[in-house]
Amino acid sequence: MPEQNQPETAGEHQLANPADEVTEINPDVDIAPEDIGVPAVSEGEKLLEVDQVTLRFGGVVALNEVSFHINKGEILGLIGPNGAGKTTCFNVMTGVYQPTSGAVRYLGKPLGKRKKFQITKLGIARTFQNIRLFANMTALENVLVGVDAHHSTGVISAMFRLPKHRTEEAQGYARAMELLTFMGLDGKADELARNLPYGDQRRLEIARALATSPQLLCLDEPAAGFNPAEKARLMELIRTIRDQGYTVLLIEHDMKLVMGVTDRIVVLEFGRKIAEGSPAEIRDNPAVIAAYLGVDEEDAS
Ligand SMILES: Nc1ncnc2c1ncn2[C@@H]1O[C@H](COP(=O)(O)OP(=O)(O)OP(=O)(O)O)[C@@H](O)[C@H]1O
Repeated sequence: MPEQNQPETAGEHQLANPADEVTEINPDVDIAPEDIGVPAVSEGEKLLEVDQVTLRFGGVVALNEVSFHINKGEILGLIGPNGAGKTTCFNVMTGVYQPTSGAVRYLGKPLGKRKKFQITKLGIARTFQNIRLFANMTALENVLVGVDAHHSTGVISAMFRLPKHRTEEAQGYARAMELLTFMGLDGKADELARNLPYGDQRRLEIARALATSPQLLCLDEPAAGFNPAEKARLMELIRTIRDQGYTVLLIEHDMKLVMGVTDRIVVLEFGRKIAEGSPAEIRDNPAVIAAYLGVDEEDAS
C-alpha cells in the first residue's frame, strides 16, 4: 500500500483492536509441519515457493503470474516501487488473500485455503508495514500472545490450572522474556505497548512474530521511520535472526539496507517479477534501474 501515511512517532500508529487479532489464534487447533506430511527441509533447500501466482482486485492485477522461492536459511529481499505488489505477495503467503490462480507451496505442499492462524501454526510469521500491536497490553503480554499460538492446552486446562497448563505457562513466560532480551527490550517488559518509543514498537513486533516459533519470518518494511543508526542496528539484528536458524523474507524500500543484508533479491513492478538475483546483479540490472528511476529500460542500460 502507499506509504505516505507512514507513522513517524509512537503516538500515531494504527494499533490493532486486540479482540480482532486474538481471534486469529486458536489454541484448540494444533497443526504442525509434520501434520502436512512432509519432513522439515534442510539448509539451502526450498522452504516456500510462490508458483505462477496471480491476484486480482476487480480490475487491478496486483500480482501477475509471479513465481519465486525462498531457500531455508537465507535472507530474501522483495523489492519494487510503490504499488508493485509486495505487500499483496505477503498477504497471499500468510493466508490473508487466496490467489486468483497459481499456488503457494510451503514445505512442498500447497497452503491451499488455510486460515491465517493455521499458517502461523505451520511456521510462517509476519510483521506489518503499519505496526499492529495490542496498544493496551504490556510488551511482555504482546509477546506472550505469540507464544500462546503454539500452546497445546486449551481453556479447560487453563480454568483448572492443570499441571500441563502451568508448565506451558512457565515455559511461555521464559521464552517471551528471552525474546524481549534478544530484542533489547527486557527492561521494558512491563510497559504498555502504546507508551514505547517507535523503534521499540517495531522491535516488539518482531519479538511477537518470533514468539510463534516460525521457520519463515516475513518483515514488511521493518526500517520504515528509522534513522541511519537504527537501520544499521536493524541490519545486525536481521543477520543475527538468520544466524539463529530462521529464514527471513524482507520487504524494504531502503536500498542500502536491502543490498547490505540480503542473499538474494526478487524485484516486482506493476505486479510482475522483473528480476531476481544477488544484490550485485540487481544493482546493475537495467530493468530494475528503469523501474526505480521511471525511465525507459533502453535509456537505463
Ligand atoms: N485490498 C485491495 N483492494 C484493491 N486493490 C488493492 C488492495 N490491496 C492492494 N491493492 C492494489 O494492488 C496493487 C499492489 O499493492 P501493494 O500494496 O501490494 O503494493 P506494494 O508493492 O506493497 O506497495 P508499497 O511499497 O506502496 O507498500 C496496488 O495497485 C494497490 O493499489
